[in-house]
Amino acid sequence: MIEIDGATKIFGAGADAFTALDDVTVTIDSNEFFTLLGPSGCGKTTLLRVIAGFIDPTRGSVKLDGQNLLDQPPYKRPVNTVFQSYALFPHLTVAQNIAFGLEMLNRPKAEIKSTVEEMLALVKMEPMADRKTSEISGGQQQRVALARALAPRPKVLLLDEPLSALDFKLRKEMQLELKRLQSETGITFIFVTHDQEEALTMSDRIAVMNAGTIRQIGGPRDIYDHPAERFVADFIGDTNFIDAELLSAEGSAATVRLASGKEIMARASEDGPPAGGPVTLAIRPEHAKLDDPDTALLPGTLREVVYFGTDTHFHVDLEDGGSFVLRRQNQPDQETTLQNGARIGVSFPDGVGQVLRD
Ligand SMILES: Nc1ncnc2c1ncn2[C@@H]1O[C@H](COP(=O)(O)OP(=O)(O)OP(=O)(O)O)[C@@H](O)[C@H]1O
Repeated sequence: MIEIDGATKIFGAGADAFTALDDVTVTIDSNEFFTLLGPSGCGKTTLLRVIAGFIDPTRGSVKLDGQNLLDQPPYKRPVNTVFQSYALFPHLTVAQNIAFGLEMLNRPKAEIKSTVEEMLALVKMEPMADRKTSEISGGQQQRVALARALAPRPKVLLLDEPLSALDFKLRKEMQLELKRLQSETGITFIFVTHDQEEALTMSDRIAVMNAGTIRQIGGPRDIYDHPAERFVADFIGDTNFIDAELLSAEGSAATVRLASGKEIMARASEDGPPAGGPVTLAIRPEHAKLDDPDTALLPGTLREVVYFGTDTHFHVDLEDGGSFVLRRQNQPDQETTLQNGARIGVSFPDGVGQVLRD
């Protein structure tokens, strides 16, 4: 278990001081696939480098299984890193690359041999053991980099955008592969990405970061269905933002009144806004449906219908002045006969709207 408490990193000093990490507190469980997700420059790599020991935090503590990590040099920490660039030795073979870290640790020869064989099997690279890493593909290099980092059996593996150099198809394959490696080895993975889909498909939990801070931590469904604030809702997937009035909020159960005057149940976070004022409600496009404008929660006019193959997007201008994009999965026997300009309504069930913190 990794406990990071109040981690802060300020680069430079005086007028040039820049806060790359701002009071980050998070606990990552052992055997967890944990992802740091956020836009470029939000501090993801800085947090990884603090855990690895490549940089010292300005303030804060990092513990692994209760032991202070910060007083140990990087090579003594039971933590390994897979870099975006792989950083393999091109003149060494696949097997020699995997053995390298173990040799540095002075492990016995027989142990190195058996571990290398085990790692080659784990990443399915046995047939290429004797090839130089300059003579294998990018996807294969990625596997070798993983095998090399896993070989000393670290407690924690840090992965800094390891899939970004791969093409789309290979990236999809490696996403599944990484997930398999994590569950087969039982090692805690801390994975950095700015790709929301990658984060949603692979992670047990995700920390969404912005400007050096963690904005929300939760499982993929939690983060996607119940974003706590506008930044998270906007960064992950597509969202409709609807003005509403918060009538009541108790725990996570809220009641809101929409511009149409209709009332509906919604979700709110514990630290959400107080009842009685205006709030923003976030609703995912696929959580709403087209409805009779006379009874719908949000009546409006159909502006545009866009066909996407797997689904169709309906752009609706709402009567209260806002707009809404609704997404419906296509069926073979269902074609849209609605004309642009038609009067139409948008409705969504109780509980799918999320009252945002800001
Ligand atoms: N050594 C340094 N000196 C000064 N500023 C730095 C240093 N290292 C990082 N920064 C700044 O800290 C901020 C966070 O950087 P970091 O590399 O952690 O971002 P990131 O979220 O990993 O971004 P990316 O996805 O682009 O890799 C950036 O604005 C960066 O310019």
